Amino acid sequence: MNSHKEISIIGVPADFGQSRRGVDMGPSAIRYAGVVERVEALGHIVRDEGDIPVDMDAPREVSGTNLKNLKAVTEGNRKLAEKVSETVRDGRFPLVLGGDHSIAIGTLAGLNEHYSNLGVIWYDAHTDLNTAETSPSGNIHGMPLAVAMGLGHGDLTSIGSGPKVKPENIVVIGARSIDPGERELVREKGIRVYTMHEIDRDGMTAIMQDAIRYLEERGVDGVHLSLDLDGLDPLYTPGVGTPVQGGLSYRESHLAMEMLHSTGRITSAEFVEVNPILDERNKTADVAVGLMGSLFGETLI
Ligand SMILES: NC(=[NH2+])NCCC[C@H](N)C(=O)O
Ligand SMILES: [Mn+2]
Ligand SMILES: [Mn+2]
Repeated sequence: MNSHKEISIIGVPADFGQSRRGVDMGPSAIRYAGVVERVEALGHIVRDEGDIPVDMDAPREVSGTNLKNLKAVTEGNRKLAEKVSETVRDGRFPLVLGGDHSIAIGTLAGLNEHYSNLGVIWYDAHTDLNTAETSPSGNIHGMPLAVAMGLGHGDLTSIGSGPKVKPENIVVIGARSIDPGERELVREKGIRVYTMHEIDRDGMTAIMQDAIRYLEERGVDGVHLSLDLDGLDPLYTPGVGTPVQGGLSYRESHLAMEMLHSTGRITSAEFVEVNPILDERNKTADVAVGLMGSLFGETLI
């Protein structure tokens, strides 16, 4: 077994970035599925830091805004950014457990304190590139990647300092539900998006090789993996709030994680959108933990 890491698990029990309750229980479900034991068994030193304090009683804005629960999302992300930054400063690998995908705003803000040319792999059915102007839902979990590029509401973009990720350092894998405004932004900014079309056509091996080579050519000083469990087909991960048919398979996803592991370049990760209320016997959390196993070096023999 190669290079052991000191890993900090950071739970973010937040569901304000979307409208279906239950995703705040994601961190519990993932812990219950055995994340600590699974990663420790690979020889890493794992510290469960517990959960970021999230005010679940904060009032919810049901309608009348295209940035639902902006205040609660902003507050939670400020705390998360601080925790992630501290973790990296201490030389530890942040493994963030969501929570809905809006928490990537805080994760990336925290990472930004330590990386000047961060690469991001966004494993997702969606591109999460909306702003209040383009969002069809007003759900902030559909916006974090735009926010990280410095686009969107000032309360969100001002968490941490400046833009967090350059558009040319982003790779999206598994996209199959893209809103018109997102498509425009992908084209305008030249964001590297591997949709299901390219993955079906070329196969996951070629796609991952290409994605990894692309980021290496950009000279990134770290690579963050942001994995939305809805990137996989709902057949494997039914416990998500915005499932989209025709997704990545269980095998393709393990292969992707194994290939990322073998690069030795992943410096942080987050697994988001696990909603135990929508799940079947904690299946989605189990898959998440299995993928973490592959990401951290599990092999069959
Ligand atoms: N992280 C996610 N699951 N995002 C889903 C976003 C869905 C849709 N594009 C929206 O903006 O509302
Ligand atoms: Mn998604
Ligand atoms: Mn997402």
